[in-house]
This record gives sequence, C-alpha cells and structure tokens, in this order.
Amino acid sequence: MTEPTTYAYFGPAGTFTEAALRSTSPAEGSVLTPYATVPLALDAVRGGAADLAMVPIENSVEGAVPATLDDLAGGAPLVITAEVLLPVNFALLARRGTSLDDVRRVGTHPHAEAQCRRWLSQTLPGAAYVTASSTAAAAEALATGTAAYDAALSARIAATTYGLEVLADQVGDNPDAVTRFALLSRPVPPPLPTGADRTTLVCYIRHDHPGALMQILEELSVRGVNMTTIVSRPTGERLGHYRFFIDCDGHVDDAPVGEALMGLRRVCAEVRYLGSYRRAGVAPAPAERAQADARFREAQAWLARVREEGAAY
Ligand SMILES: O=C(O)C(=O)C[C@]1(C(=O)O)C=C[C@@H](O)C=C1
Repeated sequence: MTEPTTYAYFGPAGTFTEAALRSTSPAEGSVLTPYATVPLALDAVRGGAADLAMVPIENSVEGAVPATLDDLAGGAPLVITAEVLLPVNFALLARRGTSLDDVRRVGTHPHAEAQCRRWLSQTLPGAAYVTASSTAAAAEALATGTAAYDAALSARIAATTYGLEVLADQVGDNPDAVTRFALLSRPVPPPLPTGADRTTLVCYIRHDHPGALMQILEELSVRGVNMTTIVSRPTGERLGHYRFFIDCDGHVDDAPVGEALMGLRRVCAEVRYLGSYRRAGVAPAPAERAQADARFREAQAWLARVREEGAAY
C-alpha cells in the first residue's frame, strides 16, 4: 500500500492557500498541515516532513508574492509540479457584537489589504491597517482575543472556521481578482508535456553590464519562446544585485525551451530551474507544440548532416 501524501500549506486553516490546495481534490487519507509562513511550508518539503507544499506565488492585482520567490531562489532546490488559479473574494470578519461603526483597526495580509484598499478608504475612512501573517491568521487572532485590531479581511470561509461574523462580503476592489498558487516538491522529473505548459526559472547575472537583461530576453525570443512573467528581486547581497524570475510558455522537453535554457546557462552566472508544469486555465495545443518542435528537430538533423557529410540542403 502506498503511503498517504502529506501536504504542507501556507496557513493557518482558512487561508486562500488552503482553498487552493483543497481545489486539487487531495486523495482520501492525505494529510494537510498548515505552516505559519511560506518559508516554513517550503522547508517542510525540503526536510521531508511533507511531500508537497502549496504556496501563493502571484496575484492579478498586487503581483508577485516576494516571500515565495525569495525562498525559492535560495535553499535546497524545489520544483513546481502544478499551478492552481483561485478567484479571491474578501469578507470583513469580526467577533459577534461588533458593528461596522466599531471598527477602528483592520488586520490582514499585505496582499489582501492592497486588494481591498479602495473599499476600506470609502467604507472605513479612519480605520488603520495592521499587518497579519495571512488572512486566516488575522481571523484566528480575532477569535482567540489576541488581535490588535477589531476586524479581519479574510476569505469568507474563515468566519465559519473561527466562529466569526461577516460584517461585509465581497469587499475586494476588483471582483475578478485571481491568485496563482504553486504546488512544490523536492526535485523530480517534470510531468509529461501537454501542449499547454509553463516553465519557471530564476536567472542571475553576477556582473552588471550593458544589455545584461537583453541577453536573457534574447535567448527566449530568438527561439520563439513566449515569456509570460518577469519579476526582478534583489539578491540581498549588495545594492543593485538582482535576480530575475521568469515564466515562459512551454516545457523543458520542448526543443525551443530546452535550447533557451542552454543559452541562458551560457549567459547567466546562475540559472535555477523551478519546473515545467501544466498551465492552469489554458487549453492544450499539442499541434502547435509539435510544429515548433518539428522545426527544431529538422534544424538539428540538418546540422548533423552538415557535420557528417560537409553539405546539407
Ligand atoms: O493569506 C492568505 O489567505 C493567503 O493564502 C495568502 C494570499 C497571498 O499571499 O496573496 C493569497 C491570496 C490573496 O491574494 C491574499 C493573500
């Protein structure tokens, strides 16, 4: 009998991250363990306490989740094996008996505050914002009486989890906000290509020089690889030292992506491969993938003939 899968997730119970993990329908018997921070959830996988970890990576309104990117760039390598897109809707929660007029301070995760800023300034103009480690941690602290605020911006489900009341629902400024979550494992071969895949990389150029970023982009563009995201983050070593997080369409087994990776390995001091995995919400286009791959294979065969026979047409 196979062991049940153990999952770490950015918690506590009631985070959007937990909802993202549950949306993947973990098999019966799976163990889901919350961790207070993203690095702790990822370290659980690195150290073997969990097989997989679900963490937020990017939000459609507030952008990248720095805690996730910075952790993935260092430490023992992990790879993304799947991504999940989850619509994020926020509710303002409070202890029973609290009314909107009583709310002076609101606690939540910084990404959540950024997504509800307009609503907050219009509905609770005088209210101060207090940072919490996650939306659910804000709700939990209210329930346990340890919060330095009167209300929490959380997922609605956290009201049930922590026995709180919903003071206002659907308070996000953008009703279509979506967060992208990544499921990470210790390095394993990627899932098979589907024709709708994404590859994630971290590139680092040690010596800044004119055109350094252009060199990275060229490796992708000359091979027709579509970059979908680029985020720069300081390495923390010195002012002006940055690494680039890049998402591109395609799979490491696709010839264009594979060749681009080799090119990047030549021009960058370091390249960390963070996985190839099926893109969420995109229909596979195996025909297009096969066409691009065929052009590369044909060019490879042509070069082999040039080398072997001295001529090829
Ligand atoms: O605090 C949570 O509930 C999370 O899962 C984290 C997080 C994030 O890091 O962006 C996830 C989705 C929302 O955009 C707000 C917060």
